[in-house]
Amino acid sequence: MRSKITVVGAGFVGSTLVQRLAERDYADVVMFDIVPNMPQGKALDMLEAGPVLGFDSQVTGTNSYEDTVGSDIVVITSGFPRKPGMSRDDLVKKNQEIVSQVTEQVVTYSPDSIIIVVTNPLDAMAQLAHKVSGFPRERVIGMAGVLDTARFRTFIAQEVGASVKDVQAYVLGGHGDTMVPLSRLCTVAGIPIAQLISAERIEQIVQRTRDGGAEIVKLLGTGSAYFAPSASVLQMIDSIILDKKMIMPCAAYLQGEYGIEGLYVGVPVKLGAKGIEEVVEIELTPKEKELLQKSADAVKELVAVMGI
Ligand SMILES: NC(=O)C1=CN([C@@H]2O[C@H](COP(=O)(O)OP(=O)(O)OC[C@H]3O[C@@H](n4cnc5c(N)ncnc54)[C@H](O)[C@@H]3O)[C@@H](O)[C@H]2O)C=CC1
Ligand SMILES: O=C([O-])CC(=O)C(=O)O
Repeated sequence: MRSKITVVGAGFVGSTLVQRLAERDYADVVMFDIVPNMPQGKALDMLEAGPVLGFDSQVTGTNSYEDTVGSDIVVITSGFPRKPGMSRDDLVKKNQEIVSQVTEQVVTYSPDSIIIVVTNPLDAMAQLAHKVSGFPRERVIGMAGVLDTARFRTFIAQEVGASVKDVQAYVLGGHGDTMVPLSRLCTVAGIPIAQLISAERIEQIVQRTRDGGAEIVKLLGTGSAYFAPSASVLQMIDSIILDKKMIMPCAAYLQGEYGIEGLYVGVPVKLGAKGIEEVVEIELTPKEKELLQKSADAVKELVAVMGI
């Protein structure tokens, strides 16, 4: 039987993700939104691309959770995006209510699913979905690190004129101003970037990466990024559905790893059919540890604001 994937929120991130998933042709996809008719319209439009692109995935749009029943994976993209001048953290109260309600429905209709949280502020919303669902940490994962790392890789590839495929990197920590791009471990075809780029330029690229979301928000004027975010969720789903066991940075509930306890923070994890199959611990320098701890402290403060 085909896998079933539900995407909650048929906005920019959600609908772009559903399109990418349909074209993968490995699962049937349900797109849920509270706006009447809109997910149905977008789903039908995507379905009608099937004969042209050659996919047989069923794409269903709905306003009823009953259609999501028995999903293997549920992606939560429902919630407000930020506007220019706002930080992701400013969304916490409004999106807490939405993510909380949605998670309750996911538990009712897809109790064995793996939840991937996308709504911002990401780490806090992942913490919330984990708490509300009561699912084990293996099955509640936040998407941020793949996106932040993709931005870092893009800028490094541009800088040295290399293929993005040759650039390896990790961005750890929370999905906010305190994120930790690990430039020490960034390589181009195995060559450390310190041998290719000046320290000053690396620092500028690190800062551009930290500001990567805001750069797009400023350019768009009305919402936030969705092409690279949806591609990033897709890579996580590929690894789960195809049991590829790829290692990538995701927000995961830490239980002592990296010296952090009881908190969602971006770290490298192995993703397979069971969800998070391993939290991978990279040996960090004292400075990197300090930055990761600072980032975790920022997430902790936001979790406290939610009162959970
Ligand atoms: N984790 C990450 O790296 C990223 C996170 N985001 C976040 O993803 C979220 C969605 O972004 P966009 O798709 O651009 O926003 P959008 O405004 O285009 O779409 C959000 C959708 O959620 C729906 N919605 C609202 N309440 C709902 C509910 N209770 N149940 C179901 N659907 C509901 C809205 O009707 C809307 O269609 C935002 O919070 C944004 O900040 C965006 C990009 C990257
Ligand atoms: O910047 C935003 O608000 C959306 C997001 O998380 C990103 O693009 O990294």
